[in-house]
Amino acid sequence: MTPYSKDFPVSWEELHRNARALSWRLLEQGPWKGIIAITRGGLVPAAILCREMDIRLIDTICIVSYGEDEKGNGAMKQGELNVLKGVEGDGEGFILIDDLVDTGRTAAKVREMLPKAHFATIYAKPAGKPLVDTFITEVSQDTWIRFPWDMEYTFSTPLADRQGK
Ligand SMILES: O=P(O)(O)OC[C@H]1O[C@H](OP(=O)(O)OP(=O)(O)O)[C@H](O)[C@@H]1O
Ligand SMILES: Nc1nc2[nH]cnc2c(=O)[nH]1
Ligand SMILES: [Mg+2]
Repeated sequence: MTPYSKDFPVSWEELHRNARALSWRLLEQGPWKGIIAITRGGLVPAAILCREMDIRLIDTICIVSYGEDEKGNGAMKQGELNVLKGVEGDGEGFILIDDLVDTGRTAAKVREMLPKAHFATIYAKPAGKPLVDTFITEVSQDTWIRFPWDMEYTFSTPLADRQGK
């Protein structure tokens, strides 16, 4: 059974605004040597941060954890963490960026790999929040965040029709 009962769709505009807010917060805490994006979710936030903060050194940690749940409705279920690519060093002076922290399992893994990096996310849920150094928006643990790259414009059924009126 999925632990997610709420849906939180995020538009490109909202994502961009939040990523810029995160850039402001991180700029105050610099200087930074570079940025490490946790793929794939960290890639778009990383692109926005790099542009705003004038960072040119960009690397990736490639890690896979969630797969489609059995209902096939776009909500996901976490499996084994699989690190496809790491980075050298302990992360000192680098920002580690991901789109969100949920259970904190991905965060715990990357923190173990790069203990001195500054871990930043746009969104944080309560279980993962203690593992993040800087984040912008908190959402409840039972919320599934839908990023703009996972959505498309489609017809929306009027609320009255949804209630069967
Ligand atoms: O805190 P956790 O419970 O570990 O979940 C957070 C991770 O889950 C998502 O990535 P996912 O593994 O789905 O892959 P993706 O970034 O390639 O979409 C998200 O981008 C985070 O990296
Ligand atoms: N898109 C998305 N991926 C996740 N991975 C873990 N939690 C979430 C979430 O709420 N939304
Ligand atoms: Mg991810």
